[in-house]
Amino acid sequence: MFEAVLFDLDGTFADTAPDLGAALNTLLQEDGRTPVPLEVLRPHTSAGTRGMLRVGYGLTPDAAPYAALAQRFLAHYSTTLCRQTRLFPGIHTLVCALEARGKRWGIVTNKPKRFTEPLLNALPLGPRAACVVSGDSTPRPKPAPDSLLFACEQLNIAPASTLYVGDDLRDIEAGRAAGMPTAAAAWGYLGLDHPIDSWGADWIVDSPEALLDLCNLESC
Ligand SMILES: O=C(O)COP(=O)(O)O
Ligand SMILES: [Mg+2]
Repeated sequence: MFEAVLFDLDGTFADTAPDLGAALNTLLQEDGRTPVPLEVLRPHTSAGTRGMLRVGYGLTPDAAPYAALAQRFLAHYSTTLCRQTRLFPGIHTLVCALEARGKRWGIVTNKPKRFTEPLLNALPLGPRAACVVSGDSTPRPKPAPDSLLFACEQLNIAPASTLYVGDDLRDIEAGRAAGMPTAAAAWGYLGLDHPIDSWGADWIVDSPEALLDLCNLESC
């Protein structure tokens, strides 16, 4: 059994795609462009702003208009942050079961702190996280191991005893680089570039309930 569990945020702990998508569609409408349906946006959500601007405008961060668009996108997102965002089904049960066993849990995300903190404060359970590490809390975000190692330091638990759960290749790469056991969250956004069974995760789990079994926990 692990001593602690760390969760990625977007696409693993919470379904943030509707609010990210709404921010992108507001931007597209401002620019006289056609909105993109949520089902099309969803797999791109894993890459945050980069993913949204790639699908909405076909732009990569090296393109000249990217920086200004990213700033406008994030200004919209800051107003829609937690309108439709919800915990994924089963997360509540899983977290309660961890807490009932005295296990600590936390969040390690690439989302910038200025979005992570208000979002977690607005979501059920968010304020109970034992640690929260954002994309700008350490010099290098995931797939570097820094943010995960920083979380383990804060919890004072060895990486080898801490499970990291994430819905993107970079989460599993970061976990492996940190020396942590990893679980790939098949309920998340997953990205479009690499199939989940090629990520090298120790486990692929279909639902948070499946993690209950992996952690040998009873649901509560
Ligand atoms: O906002 C992002 O870039 C992705 O966030 P995540 O690491 O919680 O999936
Ligand atoms: Mg994610």
